[in-house]
Amino acid sequence: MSHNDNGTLLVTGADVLGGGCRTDLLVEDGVIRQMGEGLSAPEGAQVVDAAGAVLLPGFVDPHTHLREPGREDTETIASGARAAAVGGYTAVMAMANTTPVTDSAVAAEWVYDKGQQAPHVDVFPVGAVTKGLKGEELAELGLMHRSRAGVRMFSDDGKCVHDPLLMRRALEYVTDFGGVVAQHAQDPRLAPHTACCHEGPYSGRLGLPGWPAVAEESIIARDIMLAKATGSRLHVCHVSTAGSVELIRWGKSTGVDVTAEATPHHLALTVAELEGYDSVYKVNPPLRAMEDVEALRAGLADGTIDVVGTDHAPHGLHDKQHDFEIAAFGMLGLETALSVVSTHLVSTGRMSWADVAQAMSVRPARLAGLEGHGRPIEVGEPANLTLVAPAATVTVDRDESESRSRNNPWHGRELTGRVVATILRGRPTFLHGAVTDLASESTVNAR
Ligand SMILES: NC(=O)N[C@@H](CC(=O)O)C(=O)O
Ligand SMILES: [Zn+2]
Ligand SMILES: [Zn+2]
Repeated sequence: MSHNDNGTLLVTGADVLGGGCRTDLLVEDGVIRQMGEGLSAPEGAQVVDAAGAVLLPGFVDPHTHLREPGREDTETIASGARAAAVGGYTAVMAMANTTPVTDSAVAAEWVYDKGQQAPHVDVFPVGAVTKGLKGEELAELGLMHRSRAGVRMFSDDGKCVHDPLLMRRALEYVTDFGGVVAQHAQDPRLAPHTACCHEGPYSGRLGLPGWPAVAEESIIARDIMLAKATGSRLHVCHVSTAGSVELIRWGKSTGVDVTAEATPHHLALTVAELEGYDSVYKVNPPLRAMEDVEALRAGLADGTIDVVGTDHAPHGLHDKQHDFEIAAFGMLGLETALSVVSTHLVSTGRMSWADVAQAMSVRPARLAGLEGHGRPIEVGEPANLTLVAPAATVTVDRDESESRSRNNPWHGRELTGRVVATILRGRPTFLHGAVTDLASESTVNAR
């Protein structure tokens, strides 16, 4: 590999979307300039050998928690950006449940500007739906949209927008500028904050407060009706039950503009993990039964579930190392998402790499209104790319992480398929097993 002095990159022998055809790509000024066999490297070009690797559009995470401002001890925008690069991401949507909450134009611009200084991934703020996530009055939705941050995705994630009138108003409001409301579907009466275990045989036997499926499903059903009544776009975060998948399938079949997301952990892990009371498995919504996991896999494979969102939720040891019932909700996800999807959906033949490109790049970019990401791999397109080694196995080690937190539920597990390189506008952000040293001033978030 030669040094990247002139911003020119040659990727050789890549299998685009796993279709089986090998091609070289020449990238200049962040844009794919040539594709074909046997391209030669111009003087001074950096060469990335992609033999054996599948080339995908750079991943877009519609659901990341970066904890800055407020909890920089657990993650910063910069550390989360590095973790994103390891995971093959070129853009992430930063959830609004920070301290202070991203509920104003000033706060959104602050996150956006900080994101610009993080060279490893493009960071875009999600705006809160309600002030302070309190669920009482709408946040500055229009001002956040018209700000430099150009917010188009709004969510009170961590909390459910429970008041149906507020939800209706939010849906109506964002429609004017093509925005979307992303709901954390949890009825706070049916599943209060103490609820922490999928309600069923396990919650009874383990003696943990139950979080019933209907607390999610009743909100999704209501929100689909509201989206229908308002003609607005609804996105459902971290869908976790078979019944929710059915509701979304029905909503789509009646023409409602609803999209849905599944997390890697809900696609792979079940409530049985709670047997040992290890708080690393405490997450909202909770890990469910195998039939729910199966329904999510089927839903993702048939497009009912549109996107994979990591819900990367870093927490410090002091927030996690408690009895299960009082530990914080959430688990890491950025660095391992592709490997989990590869192991449970690609290796098993349920999804192709082209399907993965849709679920992890194309559709999340469309959902978030990002035009420079999730693009086809073609001449003239921005070079936001991810290289995956489909057969490589990885044993996850929580201490080998760019995240500031260690709440990694995949620790010690062997997964098949891994990201080997991530390229953001022609510059490798992750290569040869390491995050690249990049000067911060040379990036500009490109929506
Ligand atoms: N998923 C979680 O369990 N926790 C998230 C909030 C959320 O996504 O609801 C967090 O911010 O920690
Ligand atoms: Zn949530
Ligand atoms: Zn979340």
